[in-house]
Amino acid sequence: MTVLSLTNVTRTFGPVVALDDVSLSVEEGELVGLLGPNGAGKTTLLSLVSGLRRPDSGVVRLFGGDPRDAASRIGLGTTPQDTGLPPTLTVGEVVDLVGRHYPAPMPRAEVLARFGLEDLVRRQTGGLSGGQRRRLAVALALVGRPRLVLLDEPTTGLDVEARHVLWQALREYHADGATVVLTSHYLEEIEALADRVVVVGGGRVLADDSLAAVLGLVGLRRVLLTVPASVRLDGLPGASVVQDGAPSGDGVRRTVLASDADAFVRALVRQDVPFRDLEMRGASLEEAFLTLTTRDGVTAPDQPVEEAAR
Ligand SMILES: Nc1ncnc2c1ncn2[C@@H]1O[C@H](COP(=O)(O)OP(=O)(O)OP(=O)(O)O)[C@@H](O)[C@H]1O
Repeated sequence: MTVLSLTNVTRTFGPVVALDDVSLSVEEGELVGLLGPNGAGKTTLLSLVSGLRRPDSGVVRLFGGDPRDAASRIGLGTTPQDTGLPPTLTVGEVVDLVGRHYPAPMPRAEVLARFGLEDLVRRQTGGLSGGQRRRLAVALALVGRPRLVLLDEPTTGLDVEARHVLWQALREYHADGATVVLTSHYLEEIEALADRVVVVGGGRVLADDSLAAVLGLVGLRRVLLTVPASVRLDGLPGASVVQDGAPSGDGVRRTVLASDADAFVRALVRQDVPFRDLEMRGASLEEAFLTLTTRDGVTAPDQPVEEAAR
């Protein structure tokens, strides 16, 4: 059964095209990661699916209906990026309060245990740390046992341990049969959770495939080398993107993003390219996005992702 779908959806904010002719569907039981840099359109996509916004054109469906109808949203649990919690209520009280809106909520003890929140049950939410607040917000998205959970950057600001608690809770909830869609900047998070990965950039779907296939796409190496300014590297096997750096002595320092670094280096040697000072590193996620966006003829996002891929 198709849980959510977008068909040729475009959404703009003034001159900004946040989503550009996006088509995507998610089937029951999938765990899908939406991966993309800042401003890619991930939050906009989730806001359309959860009925908070309307598309300019195209069709959005949630459980077969219009997400702007309350009836379609029964069965949906969401956590926005920013969560407002009543500051004077305790963690336990908020869990109970939210649970009362649902016919068969998770018992308070189960919610607290799944998310490692037992010790905080009597703490007022106003006194929680940013990370604890985040964990509670995700827990609240699951209180009503939704069939579909949409999570916008669920672990931003969490330390490693809290992040792992949350991942485990989401995995278990998915294993119980739920469909989960989450956005993230972190390749590591998507790797830990998702079976299917949708890479979004510049408002477009750049890749939609199994985790293994997308990891292959972003499994780039960054090769740095100095060559005479007259030597071109872009046609060589394995080289995806070539960036020119500063002049260095009698040559120029170039960075090559290589999908197959071994093939690239073999070609350098075979073709007698007079290179020196060769260095090789893992490429960052930002660089991986750059190759995807360049290849598809889309302008790369202007706000880069800062974190290294792995
Ligand atoms: N309410 C709004 N008004 C104006 N522009 C907006 C609005 N919401 C989003 N945008 C713009 O639309 C584009 C997509 O934004 P969106 O928040 O969907 O990206 P994102 O992938 O979720 O980014 P992030 O990872 O930073 O949350 C951005 O250029 C953003 O500035």
